[in-house]
Amino acid sequence: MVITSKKICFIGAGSIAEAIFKRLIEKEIIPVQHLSVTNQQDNKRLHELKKLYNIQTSNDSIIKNNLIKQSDILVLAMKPKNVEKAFDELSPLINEKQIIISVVAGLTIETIHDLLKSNNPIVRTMPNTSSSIGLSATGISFSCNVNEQQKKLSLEMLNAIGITCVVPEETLEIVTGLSGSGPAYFYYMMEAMVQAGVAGGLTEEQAMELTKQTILGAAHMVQKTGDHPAELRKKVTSPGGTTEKAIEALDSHHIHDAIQKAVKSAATKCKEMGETIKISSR
Ligand SMILES: NC(=O)C1=CN([C@@H]2O[C@H](COP(=O)(O)OP(=O)(O)OC[C@H]3O[C@@H](n4cnc5c(N)ncnc54)[C@H](O)[C@@H]3O)[C@@H](O)[C@H]2O)C=CC1
Ligand SMILES: O=C(O)[C@@H]1CCC=N1
Repeated sequence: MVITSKKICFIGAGSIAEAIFKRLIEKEIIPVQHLSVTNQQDNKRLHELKKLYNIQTSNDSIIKNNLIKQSDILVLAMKPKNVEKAFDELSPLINEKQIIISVVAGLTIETIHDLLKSNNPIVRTMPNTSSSIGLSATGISFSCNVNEQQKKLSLEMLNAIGITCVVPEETLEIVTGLSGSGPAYFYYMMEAMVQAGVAGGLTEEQAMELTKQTILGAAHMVQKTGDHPAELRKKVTSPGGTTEKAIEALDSHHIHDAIQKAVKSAATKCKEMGETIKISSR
């Protein structure tokens, strides 16, 4: 059994759903005729996606229900606040053979089973938007009833969007803070670096090119040398030189702590979002 023979339906048609299926289509992991996407009611968005990717989409309830029923894998990709309504609609349509892959931040395997009133195999994941170019860092936990074949299938799909890391479910919140939200921290830093470059007299384009290559080079250095970032940082930091001054400025603003706080705050928020779904479903 291979992933190419399976039908996949994305429930939710936002940024992360598109990032994932874009890659699956481009890499021909899933034939487009096996891919469908639904959302709550935004037909304009579905038309846009159909035009771009030629996938099956519909908000007509009969067609939508059939797409869901006929799929082997359902990818849950709605916001946490929309989970309960979505699951009310989904619950009567699913059968226990379908693999449910959730990307919803904070939504636990237990809550999925409770809300769907089913014992489907669940793959709880936390990808990031770099999925669209095959560079996601995806955390994964399996419910205990996911069998080896189902694990293989879901990993085949998720390995196509980047690297995967199977982790205990209770660590998926910190994964969310680290690598789920993580791309935004680097974009944030890039925005600040570009602004500093422009303030110093570079054109926006020059500042952007230099910033982009710097971050790309740094990531590749960590990957290719295998050296710890602290070691690589030391090599940039000539004693009494410019980098030392820069790091002093970062330290004086407690940026190291701030980054740790950012990751932890995201993880805490993730947990809270999950708890909210759990509480209101009682
Ligand atoms: N954006 C990101 O970088 C990442 C997001 N996630 C998770 O993915 C989920 C979606 O996030 P985004 O794509 O950013 O949100 P988004 O707001 O771009 O998309 C959400 C989609 O869900 C649909 N939706 C809402 N109610 C629905 C319902 N009742 N039934 C079916 N579809 C419904 C909306 O129409 C929309 O297409 C969230 O739970 C988030 O935690 C996970 C990893 C990364
Ligand atoms: O901001 C969010 O809630 C989602 C989850 C991880 C990345 N984006």
